[in-house]
Amino acid sequence: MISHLTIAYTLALLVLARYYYAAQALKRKLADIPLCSSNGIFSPLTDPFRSVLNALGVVQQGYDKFRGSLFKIPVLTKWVVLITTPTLIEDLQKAPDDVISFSEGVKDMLQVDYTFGKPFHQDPYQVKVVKGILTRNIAAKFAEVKDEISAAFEELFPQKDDWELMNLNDALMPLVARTSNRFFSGLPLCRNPDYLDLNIRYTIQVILAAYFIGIFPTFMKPLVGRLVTPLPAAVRRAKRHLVPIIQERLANEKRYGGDWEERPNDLLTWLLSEATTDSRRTIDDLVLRFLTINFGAIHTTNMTVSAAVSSLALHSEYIDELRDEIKTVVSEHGWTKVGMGRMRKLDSFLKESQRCHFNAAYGVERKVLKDFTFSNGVTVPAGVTLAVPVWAIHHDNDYFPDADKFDGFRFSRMREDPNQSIKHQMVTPTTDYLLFGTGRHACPGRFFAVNEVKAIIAHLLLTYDFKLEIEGVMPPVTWFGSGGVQDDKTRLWFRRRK
Ligand code: HEM
Repeated sequence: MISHLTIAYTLALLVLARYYYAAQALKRKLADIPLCSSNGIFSPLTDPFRSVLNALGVVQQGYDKFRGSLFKIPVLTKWVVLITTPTLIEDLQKAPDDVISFSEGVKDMLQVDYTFGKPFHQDPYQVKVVKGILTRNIAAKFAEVKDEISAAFEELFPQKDDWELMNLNDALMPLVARTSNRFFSGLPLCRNPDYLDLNIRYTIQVILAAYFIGIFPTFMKPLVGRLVTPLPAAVRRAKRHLVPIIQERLANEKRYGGDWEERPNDLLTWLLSEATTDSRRTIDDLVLRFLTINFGAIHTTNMTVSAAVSSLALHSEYIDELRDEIKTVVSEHGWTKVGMGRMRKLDSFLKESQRCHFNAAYGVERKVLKDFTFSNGVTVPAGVTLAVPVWAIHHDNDYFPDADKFDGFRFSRMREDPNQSIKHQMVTPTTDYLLFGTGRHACPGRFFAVNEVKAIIAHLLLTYDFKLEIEGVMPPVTWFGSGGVQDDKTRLWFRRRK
């Protein structure tokens, strides 16, 4: 009589064997792509972890050695193939989604089925909302955004002209979360501490859970995912805030039709304008869209603002000229979207700050669904992840002369040529400037993000003096896999200007 235990062991062995042979088959297909390895006896065992613990070093080593083509690195349970030239990046941009897939790349990277739920992956209509109606409303809602920035600074930053040493993250994260949610949802929700805390934490929980689930082979993910998913708790907490608002809005739509005089101009209205199917109009689904848009918006913007503040404190020689530009523009155009567009030196400084301090060893992750041949003749097999070595490209002298030097006005000088003006704006993704990714999946929220970051930094410059805790030293970065964040213990001195 065969026991249940024997059957379970046999099944587990069969699944493991299938997993092993699939991995070996993929490895054979990748044989022609050079490997960036530490070349030690134990490299096959240690390299998959080295790529996590020292992603920046590993990818830079590969870029220095194989620049001009492609190379591969093992990352935990998968292969990542890095593409290193503008032409190869253009090949990737042109490939159809059913051959090289953004959404399957995100699904792998964020373990989407367990962290965001299936609707996010199967029906990502929020991208269309962000790209379209949300972006078209930046100008209309800019006064509200600026009002929130002023109010948040009053509450979170010193009001006296004595120097105060402050934790940068503790002040900026709520400021960014409030400002973004003033734009998305307005008052009073944008100031609700529990709602802000939920959205700030959920991002971190998703990233931690995704890393953890990512360690396990595919067949174990459903089990592990169910155990560690932060989604049900986040949805329950978000519902406490959003259900009354959603129910009232749906009731009003039923009563007055799709458009009525006092209908709020906010994210819920924008989502509903695209929510054309019953499944999109359920409370659970709408709540999920609020969570995912906040996920995309808050931490990314906070990291950009933090790096900008530290860069300004390190390169304080730029501050007077930036203040002059901001004062002139505000006196002519007020605090408006048009005004933000005119702040070219500020735009350049922020772009340079991200070129130098955007902590991504690699980004633009895409999953190959069908074997794909690049224009240089190299074929990548279905199943691998493609990525671009962002840090190495941002620091390449061929694209940015004197790349290791911080040159705050490098892009505003380039924009003096009218033909180059659009190309060198912060908001324009190119094959050598990858803050917002690249191609048709480049960040759709970037227009709002750049305007928001500019308004925050412009307000800060006009209202506060600030300096680094240790003069001349950029705050350290904590790396976590392929990405890094400025140390959350970073402190700066601030005082209100007289
Ligand atoms: C400075 C702030 C931001 C940065 C650095 C940033 C960066 C990015 C990057 C790198 C991507 C992936 C692009 C690619 O792989 O090609 C992305 C995608 C995305 N971002 Fe942003 N983002 C920011 C702000 C925002 C904001 C404010 C929103 C929403 C209002 C947003 C919504 C999204 C969405 C929905 C996607 C997915 C696009 C798709 O599915 O095609 N982001 N972002």
